Amino acid sequence: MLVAFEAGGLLRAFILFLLYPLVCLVGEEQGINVMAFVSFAGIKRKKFMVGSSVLPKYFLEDVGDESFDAVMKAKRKIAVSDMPRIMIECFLKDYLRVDAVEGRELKTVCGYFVGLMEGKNANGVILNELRVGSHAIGIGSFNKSTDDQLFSYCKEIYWVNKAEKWNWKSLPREKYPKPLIFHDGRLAFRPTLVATLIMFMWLPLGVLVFLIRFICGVLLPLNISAIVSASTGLSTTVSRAKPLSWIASNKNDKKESGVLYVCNHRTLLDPIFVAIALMKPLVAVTYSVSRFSEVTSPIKVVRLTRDRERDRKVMEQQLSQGDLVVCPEGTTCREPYLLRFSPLFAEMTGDIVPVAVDLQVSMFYGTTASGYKCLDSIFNLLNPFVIYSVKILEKLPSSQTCIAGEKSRTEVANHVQNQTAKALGFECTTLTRKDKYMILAGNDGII
Ligand SMILES: O=P(O)(O)OC[C@H](O)CO
Repeated sequence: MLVAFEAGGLLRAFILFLLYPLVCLVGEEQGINVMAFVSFAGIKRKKFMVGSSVLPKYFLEDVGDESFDAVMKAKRKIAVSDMPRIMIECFLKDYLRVDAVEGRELKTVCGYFVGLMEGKNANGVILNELRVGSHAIGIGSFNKSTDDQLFSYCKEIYWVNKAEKWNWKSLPREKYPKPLIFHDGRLAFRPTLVATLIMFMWLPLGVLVFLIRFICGVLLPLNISAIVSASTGLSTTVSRAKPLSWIASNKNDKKESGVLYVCNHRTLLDPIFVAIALMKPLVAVTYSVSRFSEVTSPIKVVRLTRDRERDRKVMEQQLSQGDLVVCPEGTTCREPYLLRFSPLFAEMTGDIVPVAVDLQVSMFYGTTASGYKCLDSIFNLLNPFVIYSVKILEKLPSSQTCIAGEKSRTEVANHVQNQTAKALGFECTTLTRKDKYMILAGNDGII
C-alpha cells in the first residue's frame, strides 16, 4: 500500500485496496505478484525513491528488539526476502547494516516497471558463501518455504512463529543503528487494512473539513479562524515564557526595529501558528514556498533568495517595519531532530525570541521532498486531527547576541538551536536542507 500510494498515487492505492480480498484468496506467492503488479506497473524506475525515502521508517517500526539483538550478533549478515529488492535493500543495508540482500528483481521496459517480478533464483555468490561458510545461522519466518535452498546450508535454523513475533517489543529508537532523521511520503500512519479503510472513508468528509479550514484561514482574522479550526480538530497549544500582556505591551514600544521570532521548522504553516500564539500579525520570511501557499497565506510572506546579501537586506527592511518570523533550518524535519540553524538571522537584531514548534498529525504529512509542494497545505489541513504546539521561549539575553554580547553569528545560531532543542526534547544536528534533499529526492533542494 505504501508503494502504491506514495509512488503511484491515490487511485492506484484505491485499486490495491479493492483488490485486497483477491490478494488474500490467491495465496502468499500470487498475492505478492498481484500487489507488485498494481503497485509498480508503469512507474519510472529512475524516479522510484520510496525504498529509500519512505519504507525504512515503517520497516524500522516493525523490527522486534529480540530479533534485532540476535541478528546484530552475526559477523556477516545476509537477508533473503520474496519482496522486490528495490523495496528492502536500502533499509537492510543502511539501517540494519546487512551485508548482502537477496530479493526479487522487477522487470523493466524502456526504464519503466512492468509490474512483473523475475523468478526466484538464489544468488550464486550468496549460495557459495553459505556453502563454504563456517557456521551459518538462519532466522526465518515460519510460513516461508521459499528459502529452503539457502536454509539448507545453515548449521542452525530458528523459525519465528506468529505468536512469538506478536510478543516482540518494538526496537527502541535509541538502538537504531542509524538514526531515522529524514523520511518522505504523505501517509503518516501504518496503512493496515482497517487504517486504509478509515482513510478512504474520511476523504470525502476531509475535503469538506479542508475547505472550511482553508477558507476561514484565508478570509477571517487569525484569532477567529483559530477558533473555527480548533472546532474542526486543528488545535493549537501555546506556552509562553512571558505572558501575552508583556508581549502586547512591548508591541507598541517605539523601537527602530521589530522583534525577530526564530522558529524551528515542522511545516510551512509554522509562521501562521506562531502568529496565532502571539495573537499578532507577523511577516514570515521563507525559502522555497509554493506560489499557491504564498498567495493564500493569512500572514504576509516574503521570499528569501539564498543570496546572503540580498536576504540580509530583505530581512533588515522587513524588521524596520515590524516583527518578523523566520525558520533558519530552511527546510522541515519530521523527527525529533533540529537541523543546522543558518546564522543569517543572528546579526539582524538583538531582539531575538526563539520559538519551539512541534505538531502531531493523524493521517497525512503536510511536507514533501520529492512530491508536489503545492499540495503541502492541502494535506496539512486534510488531517482529521492536528495538534500544533507552540512554545514562545525567553528572549535572548543581550549577552547572547551579536550586537551587545559580541557573539559570533554562528554562536548565536547554535545557542538558539540548543534552546529550542531543550524546549522540545529534540536533538541538535548539523544537517542542512541539502543533506535532506540529497537523501530523499536525490537533488540539492534548490527550487
Ligand atoms: O520542507 P521544505 O523543504 O518544503 O521547506 C518548507 C519551505 O521552506 C517553507 O518554509
